[in-house]
Amino acid sequence: MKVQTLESSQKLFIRALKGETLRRPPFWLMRQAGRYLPEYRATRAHAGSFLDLCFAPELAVEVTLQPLRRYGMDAAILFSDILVVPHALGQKLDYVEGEGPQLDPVRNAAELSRLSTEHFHEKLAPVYETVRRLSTAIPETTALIGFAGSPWTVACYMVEGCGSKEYAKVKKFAYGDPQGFAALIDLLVTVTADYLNAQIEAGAEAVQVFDSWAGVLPAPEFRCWVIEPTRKLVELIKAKHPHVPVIGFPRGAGEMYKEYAEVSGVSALGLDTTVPPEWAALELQTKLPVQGNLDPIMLVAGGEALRNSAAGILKALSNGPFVFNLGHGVVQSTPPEHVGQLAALVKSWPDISG
Ligand SMILES: Cc1c2[nH]c(c1CCC(=O)O)Cc1[nH]c(c(CCC(=O)O)c1C)Cc1[nH]c(c(CCC(=O)O)c1C)Cc1[nH]c(c(C)c1CCC(=O)O)C2
Repeated sequence: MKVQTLESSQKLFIRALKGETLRRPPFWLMRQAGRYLPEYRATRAHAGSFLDLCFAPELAVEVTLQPLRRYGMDAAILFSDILVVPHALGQKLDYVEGEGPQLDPVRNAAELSRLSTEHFHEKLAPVYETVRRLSTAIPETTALIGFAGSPWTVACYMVEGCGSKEYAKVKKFAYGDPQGFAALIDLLVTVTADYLNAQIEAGAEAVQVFDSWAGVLPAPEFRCWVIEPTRKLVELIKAKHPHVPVIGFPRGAGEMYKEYAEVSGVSALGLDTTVPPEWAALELQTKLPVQGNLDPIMLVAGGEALRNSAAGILKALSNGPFVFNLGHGVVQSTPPEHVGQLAALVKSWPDISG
C-alpha cells in the first residue's frame, strides 16, 4: 500500500475547515462527478444501473477521479448517493432514467417496521471499499470527503417515494404523527452516524451532511427535524472522531442558518446559492468556516457572468476561513470547459483580483 506522506492537517481543504484563513481558498464542487462529463457517461454505460456503479469500487473510484484529472480540485468526494442508506435498510430503490429515484414509500409505523439494520454494513461494504481505495489513489495534496444525506432529507425521499415539489406526504407524517416520524428520524440518525463513522475509518478525512430539503420547513419544525437530528448525528461522529470536520449543508435554511450554526455542532457550513456572501461573512463566518455558494447555472452561462459572480464571492468570503464551492450541485447541461475556467480563476486568486 502507498504510504501517505502528507498529513490531512496540511491539506488546504482541511486547514480551511479547521478555521485557517488561506490566501488562496481551496475549492471543490458539489456533484463534481457526473453526467456533464463525457468520461462519466462512458463509464456509466459500462456499469449497468446507477446503483451498480455506486457499488462497484473500481468504477466508483474511476468516476471520483475524473473531475480531479481535469480540474485539480482540492478535495475529492466519494462517488455514491444519499439513497444507498434506505437501500441498505431494505427499502426498494430504482433510478428511473429521466425521472430520478423511485422508492417503495414508508408512510406509517407498519411500513417502518419492515426496514431492518441487519445487513446494513454488509450492503454498504462496497462503499467502504471505494473509500479505502480512494484514500491511496487521490493526489497527495487532495483531501477525501465522505458524505451522507441528513436524516430529514433522506426521510423526505423515503416517505415521498421520489423527489417532490410540495413535500406534502412527508410533512403530513411529521406534523400528524410526530412520534411515529421520530422513530424514522431516530433510526436514520443512528445508521447515518454508523455509516459516516465507517467511511472515516476507511479513510475519509472530512464528511458532508447533505440536507437538500432543509428549507421546506417552518422554524419550529426546522428545529425539531433538521437541527436536533443533525446535532445528535454530529455528536455521534465527534464521540468517535473528534478531529474530523463535519460540513453541514442545510440548503434553503435562510435566517435559520444562524441557529443551525450555533446549535447543530457542525464544523463548517455549506451555503446555498441564495445566501448573500456579505451577510454570511458577518453573521456566519465569524462563528464557523463557510463553503459555497456560486449558482450552478453560472457554470452553464460561463463568460463574464461566471467570472463576476465567482469573483464577488471570493472577495466577500476570502478574508475568513472559506472553501469555494457551488450553492448546489453541478447540473448536467454544464459545459466542461466552463468548469475549467472557474478552476483557473479560483486557483489564481487573489493575484487576479486587482
Ligand atoms: C438529493 C440528493 C441525491 N443525491 C445527492 C443528493 C444531495 C445533493 C443534492 O441536493 O443534489 C448527493 C449525491 N449524488 C451523487 C453524488 C456524488 C458525488 C459528487 O460528485 O458530488 C452526491 C454527493 C451522484 C449522483 N446521483 C444521481 C446521479 C445521476 C445518475 C446517473 O448517472 O444516471 C449522480 C451522478 C442520481 C440522483 N440522486 C438523487 C437524485 C434526486 C438523483 C436524480 C437526479 C439526477 O439525476 O441528478 C438524490
